[in-house]
Amino acid sequence: MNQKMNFLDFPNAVQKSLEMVNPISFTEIIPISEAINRTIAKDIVCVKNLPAFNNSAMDGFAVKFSDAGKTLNINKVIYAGDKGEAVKESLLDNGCYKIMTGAKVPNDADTIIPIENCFDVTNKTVRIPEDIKKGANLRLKGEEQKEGSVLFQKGERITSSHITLLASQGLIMVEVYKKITIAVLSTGNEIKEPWEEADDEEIYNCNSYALISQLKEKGFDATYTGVVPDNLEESKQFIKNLKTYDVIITTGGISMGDADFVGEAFLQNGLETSFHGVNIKPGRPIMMGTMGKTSVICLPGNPLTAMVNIYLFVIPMLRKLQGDTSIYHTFLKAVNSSDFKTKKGRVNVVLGTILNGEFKVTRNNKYGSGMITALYESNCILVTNENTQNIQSNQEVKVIPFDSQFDKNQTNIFN
Ligand SMILES: Nc1nc2c(c(=O)[nH]1)N[C@H]1C(S)=C(S)[C@@H](COP(=O)(O)OP(=O)(O)OC[C@H]3O[C@@H](n4cnc5c(N)ncnc54)[C@H](O)[C@@H]3O)O[C@H]1N2
Ligand code: MOO
Repeated sequence: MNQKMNFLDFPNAVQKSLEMVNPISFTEIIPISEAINRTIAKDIVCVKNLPAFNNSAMDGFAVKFSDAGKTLNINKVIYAGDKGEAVKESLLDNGCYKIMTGAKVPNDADTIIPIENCFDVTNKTVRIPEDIKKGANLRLKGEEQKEGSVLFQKGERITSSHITLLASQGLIMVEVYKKITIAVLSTGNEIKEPWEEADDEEIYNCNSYALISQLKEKGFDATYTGVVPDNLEESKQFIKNLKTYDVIITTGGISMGDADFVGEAFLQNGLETSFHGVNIKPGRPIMMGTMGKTSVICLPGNPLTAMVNIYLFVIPMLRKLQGDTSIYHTFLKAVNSSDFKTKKGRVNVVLGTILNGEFKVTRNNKYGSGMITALYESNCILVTNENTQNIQSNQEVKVIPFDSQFDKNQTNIFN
């Protein structure tokens, strides 16, 4: 596109990018065994108290607290799963139950003493220690969750903890939002697929594989649709066929070069541009907009640029679209280990590693956005504000790990 770009400042671009997308409303009901990383579409209400009955947390003896220090007759042995008559109250004076972990505790016992804390244990009698605590080791019905309470809310991403809770409720199916559909494509005459022959002047398409695998890491499925040559007509036709997708993500062909046709091809397909150009390093030529119901995200061709920006910029948008309520990046605090410079006047995305509270910048922050290994050497980003020109050693910094949490509230991530 041969026109002058107006660079939007990064916070504004983030706001616009999030305003561009609306949460999906279609849902489906799937087995909990397949629900990991999906977004829940309905609040889940507790239907079975946790625990469902008073039960013992230890193998030992269920006693009345008032019998501390006494030798008691063992009335019966109660096992986990016993019910009815087997767990009915039946204590006489100086009586107790022998009980196993997880077994129902009859209502006439109020305290459990682990077997190893008791004395003179025989098949018939046991001596209870004097110093016991009322209610010890007794798990009370509903103490963790009561029927009717909300266990978790719509818009949460399902983790193994959610699945544990669902199964504990006897729920084997769960309603989730349908997965949004994402098309990924690359552009450029110089691009060859990794399985093709490439001359010295040609390069292998790593962007599409990079983006699709990062999307997968973040719980999204994307379809690879191919490489579009640097040709307006062919780009237009290619894009026309992608209008059924919720999102199209492209890399390359978005800057100011004579062969940068991507923006024009989308415009000629009815794109309404939200912005083109962001005051961020790297990622200045980023373009976003909507084409009918499809959100269009055009990232620059440099692999490092595409990868950091899909994480910083695009994943929050996709989470919003997917119905997630936690969409904003969160940071960890760390101590910076050595001085480095950043470019004043732009928001800088700096690669580094965070380990045990220490941040180490990658390659002294001297790497190009066409580099690939700098990304591999890093496990996090640090984002500066436009006024920052250096980050000092021992300075406390905010760092966003590549696998960081997302939150409902927007927080200030800038350094
Ligand atoms: N006059 C200006 N020139 C450039 C500007 C500018 O503002 N004014 N911006 C520069 C910046 S910043 C970036 S970033 C790049 C982005 O340009 P494009 O989005 O048009 O990307 P391309 O030129 O197509 O490619 C850039 C680079 O990346 C390689 N590439 C592209 N696709 C892939 C792929 N699928 N896998 C691996 N590598 C890929 C491509 O070969 C180029 O080396 O523009 C600057 N120029
Ligand atoms: O903004 Mo471009 O991504 O650096 O090189």
